[in-house]
Amino acid sequence: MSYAVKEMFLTLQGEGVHGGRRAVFLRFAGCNLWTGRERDRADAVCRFCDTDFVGTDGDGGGKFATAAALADAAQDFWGPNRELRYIVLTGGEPMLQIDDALVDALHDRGFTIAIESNGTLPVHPGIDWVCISPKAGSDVIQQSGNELKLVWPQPGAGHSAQEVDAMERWAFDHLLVQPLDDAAAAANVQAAIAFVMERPRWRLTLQSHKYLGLR
Ligand SMILES: C[S@@+](CC[C@H](N)C(=O)[O-])C[C@H]1O[C@@H](n2cnc3c(N)ncnc32)[C@H](O)[C@@H]1O
Ligand SMILES: Nc1nc2[nH]cc(C(=O)O)c2c(=O)[nH]1
Ligand code: SF4
Ligand SMILES: [Mg+2]
Repeated sequence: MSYAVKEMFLTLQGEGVHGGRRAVFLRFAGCNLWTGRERDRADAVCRFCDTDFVGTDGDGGGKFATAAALADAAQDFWGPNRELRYIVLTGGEPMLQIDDALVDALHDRGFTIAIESNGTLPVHPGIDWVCISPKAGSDVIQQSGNELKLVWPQPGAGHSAQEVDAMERWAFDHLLVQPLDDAAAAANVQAAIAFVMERPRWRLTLQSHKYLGLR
């Protein structure tokens, strides 16, 4: 199968438990919860997305005919040192495109593979670090992994207290709250802090790349 990639770049993971870690980001084109077109945003399941994932025209993006070609391109972004190679597969929704061939090709090149997924599709079992970020109104079927990263608050009704209680019974090693980045970002940070104060199992995570001027 071929792969549609919006962009690829080397940066620091800005979010979550691996925040601050050197990482290649591979951003797939396309998502199942929003078309990516502004005119569809208000009617989408996920309405707060901060990312352009439409098309294959970004830096390092393109259509890759084989898993080997895509994994070679990722390796070029990392550089020749094999030590602690780390790649984050994101999007868009990466599970629309990840397959056995890509997981194997990245592992063959020494990468530890992380994913950022909305959890509406089963995550490939070969992935080494699973981060799921649930979206209110969607059906999260991937209820296990390494970190659950809840954007808070979400527009509209958001998640109910009962839904958050249910998330606490899912099988994740780490529970994280990430403030919604929109026009009310400062108030959202306060809401996320209040959330953690009410629910001590959760920790605050910030999108540090946005403060640091990184991609
Ligand atoms: C762009 S998404 C791509 C991966 C996948 N589709 C998902 O939603 O998890 C990457 C991460 O950014 C988060 N995110 C998207 N828009 C955001 C915003 N406006 N504020 C805070 N986090 C946001 C998502 O919840 C997710 O954790
Ligand atoms: N630096 C950096 N860290 C990130 N962590 C998750 C991101 C994403 O868009 O999936 C992201 C991103 O876009 N940039
Ligand atoms: S699910 Fe992820 S990529 Fe899709 S619209 Fe929402 S935040 Fe963006
Ligand atoms: Mg991002």
